[in-house]
Amino acid sequence: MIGVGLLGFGTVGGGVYQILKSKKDYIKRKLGEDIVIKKILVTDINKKRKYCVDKFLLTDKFEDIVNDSSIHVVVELIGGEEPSFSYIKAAIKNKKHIVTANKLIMAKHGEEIFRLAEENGVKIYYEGSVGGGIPIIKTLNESLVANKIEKIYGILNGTTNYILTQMTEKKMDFKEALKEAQDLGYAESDPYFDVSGLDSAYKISILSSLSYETFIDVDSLYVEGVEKIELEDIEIADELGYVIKLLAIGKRLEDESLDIRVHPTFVPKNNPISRINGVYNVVQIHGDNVGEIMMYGQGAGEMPTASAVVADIIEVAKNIKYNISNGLINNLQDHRLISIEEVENPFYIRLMVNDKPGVFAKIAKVLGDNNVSIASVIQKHRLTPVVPIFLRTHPVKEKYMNQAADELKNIDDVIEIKNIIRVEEL
Ligand SMILES: NC(=O)C1=CN([C@@H]2O[C@H](COP(=O)(O)OP(=O)(O)OC[C@H]3O[C@@H](n4cnc5c(N)ncnc54)[C@H](OP(=O)(O)O)[C@@H]3O)[C@@H](O)[C@H]2O)C=CC1
Ligand SMILES: N[C@@H](CC=O)C(=O)O
Ligand code: NA
Repeated sequence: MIGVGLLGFGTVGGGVYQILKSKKDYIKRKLGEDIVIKKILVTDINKKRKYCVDKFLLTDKFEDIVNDSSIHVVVELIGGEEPSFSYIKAAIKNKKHIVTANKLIMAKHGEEIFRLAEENGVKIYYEGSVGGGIPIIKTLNESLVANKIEKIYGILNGTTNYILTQMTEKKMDFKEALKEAQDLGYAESDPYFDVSGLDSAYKISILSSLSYETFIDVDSLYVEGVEKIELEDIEIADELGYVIKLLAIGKRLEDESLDIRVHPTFVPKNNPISRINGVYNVVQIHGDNVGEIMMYGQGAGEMPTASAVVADIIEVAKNIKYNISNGLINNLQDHRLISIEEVENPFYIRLMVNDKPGVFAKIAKVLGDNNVSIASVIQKHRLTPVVPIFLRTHPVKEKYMNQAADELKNIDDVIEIKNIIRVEEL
């Protein structure tokens, strides 16, 4: 019998409980062993819950789990940094294997957790932390292990993809779409992590660590969220043949430095990523042997995420007798992380300007003086003194675009730079 202690009984914890209960016999047949939830940690034992659970299983004391010798696996599904990080460390020190869906902890503290786990002879599984039900961690660790990964990128946050899809397809307001994503259980308990791009940054940091055999300092990544995206950006993107997606990108450059970033991006409509909608996530990987691989599935939500967590619990159960290393920390590689200033992309710029003769010439001069070459311009005819101008540039280094943006702000007739969005030539 494999004893499980569940930390958290919310969206994902509830799904894990339900799968382990409803598939009990099936799992026993496949594994030859029972998996039994011994205790569930919550904040409020008396709270009304989606799944009916025996009261004796619930506790609000972590000690009831960490000190229970019949618990072999601690499954952390609380989220956030603390107390989850302390609980994971304490559980490892008490020789418990860990399954978690906590990307913040794996991205920020993965190195410490892996070392501690190695010292204590336990294993760490975290498939639910990236791409929800998409088996991406296992794919990188096992199926693609003979490949040199050159690029890994995609849509890694279900909440923001849901919001952008609702804004694109239903012209829904940002706040309304976010509320729906929260009601569906996709968002983090503090949705700031989703909309700010941080959740995607944690995830691309985890995937890049695995792909490039290093630990990434997530705080040094360039991260931009979707807060500034307005319906007008989405509409003009559509007109120009693009869809706006929040992309997380991890590239290995020729000199072995890494280009890792998260930001909203114009994706051409003929790229399959542009058609990944709603809560769906996608990960595209380029490996030297395998070529291109694309994995697609629900990146958030109760059952897809619980599917990954339960698979990890079964994996721990299967491996409990064997001494399998956690892999990553054995062969760390040195990589330089390039700054966003060095990245080259075409840009889309939306400006509000006074509709007067000579304004466009001033804008073109500023851009030209800063090495930014214009690829196309749209100005919509409006019977107002202030009108929007939409520009698309040729590829240019971010530092030149930033210099140009600073100077554009100083032109009297430029009222506001509404948005600057990178166009990714994937
Ligand atoms: N929701 C999703 O779609 C996905 C979530 N994840 C990750 O899974 C994890 C869990 O997310 P989710 O299920 O959505 O979160 P929820 O907010 O739905 O659930 C959190 C659970 O943790 C319990 N909890 C919160 N704080 C404490 C504490 N201090 N001590 C003890 N228990 C506590 C809560 O107790 P109580 O019930 O009493 O309030 C609740 O049961 C997070 O790391 C998240 O990033 C990963 C992929 C997808
Ligand atoms: N809040 C996250 C949940 C899964 O990681 C998301 O929306 O993708
Ligand atoms: Na996954």
